[in-house]
Amino acid sequence: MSLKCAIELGIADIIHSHGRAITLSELVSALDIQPTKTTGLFRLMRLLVHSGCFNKTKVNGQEEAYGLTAASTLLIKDKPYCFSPTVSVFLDPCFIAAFQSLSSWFKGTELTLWETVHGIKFWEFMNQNPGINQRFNEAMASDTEILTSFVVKAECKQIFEGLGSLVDVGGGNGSLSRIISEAFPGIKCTVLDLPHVVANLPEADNLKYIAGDEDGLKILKKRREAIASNGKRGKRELKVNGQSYSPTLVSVTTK
Ligand SMILES: C[S@@+](CC[C@H](N)C(=O)[O-])C[C@H]1O[C@@H](n2cnc3c(N)ncnc32)[C@H](O)[C@@H]1O
Repeated sequence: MSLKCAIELGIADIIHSHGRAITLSELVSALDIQPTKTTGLFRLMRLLVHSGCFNKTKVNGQEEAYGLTAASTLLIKDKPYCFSPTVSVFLDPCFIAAFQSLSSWFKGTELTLWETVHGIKFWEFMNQNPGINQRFNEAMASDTEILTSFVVKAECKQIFEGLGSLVDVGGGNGSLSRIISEAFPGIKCTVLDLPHVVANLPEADNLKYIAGDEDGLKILKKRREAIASNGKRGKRELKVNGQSYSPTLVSVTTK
């Protein structure tokens, strides 16, 4: 909850814009909060320093000031790698509420804790709640972008060399495939996800989206068949919603 509070207040952004470690009084003023909350802010920062989110140094010889650590650098909003969407969505009340009902889940018959608490399956809940759905997809994307950029740009690059196409099953808003499609313009990338996830996403010449559900299972089955009968790079033509995907089919899942 302290981390959620720090993200909502934008403390990492404030320290980043400040350009150097910030004192408690400077932070109170930058946050534009009541001076009566200074002690509360001091306690919040003490906890976040203790957990490694910020560090504490001395400025002007004696005054204590808070600086960024490697962890809080990932909370800065205008940086390429920002983890804030992931942290804040998983600390949203609809996720946190689930943990109040663990005992009910054990005693009940529902398969998942989510169904015990919200009465419907997780993906159906996302379908019915566009706001949290968008935040969840952005959270998945922020997490994926951090990892994928390293995979695509660094030593793992050779994994993708020589591929003609790939299908990212359950690919969310396509952050993984977008990075791959930009790094390898010769690879035809297709993202398959639920209709409410892929609706209205911008496509590119080598990046397409398929709104699917049961089709996802068909893709996986056909991919297995293609790979089983043709080796690792299946040459069998694959049709989904009347569209052909060939010749190379590789399914990449990130989570
Ligand atoms: C954990 S998320 C992973 C997202 C994505 N791989 C990424 O890294 O950003 C799982 C994804 O599976 C999708 N999904 C769940 N059930 C599905 C189904 N039956 N058919 C297609 N996609 C599905 C969800 O909408 C969600 O985007």
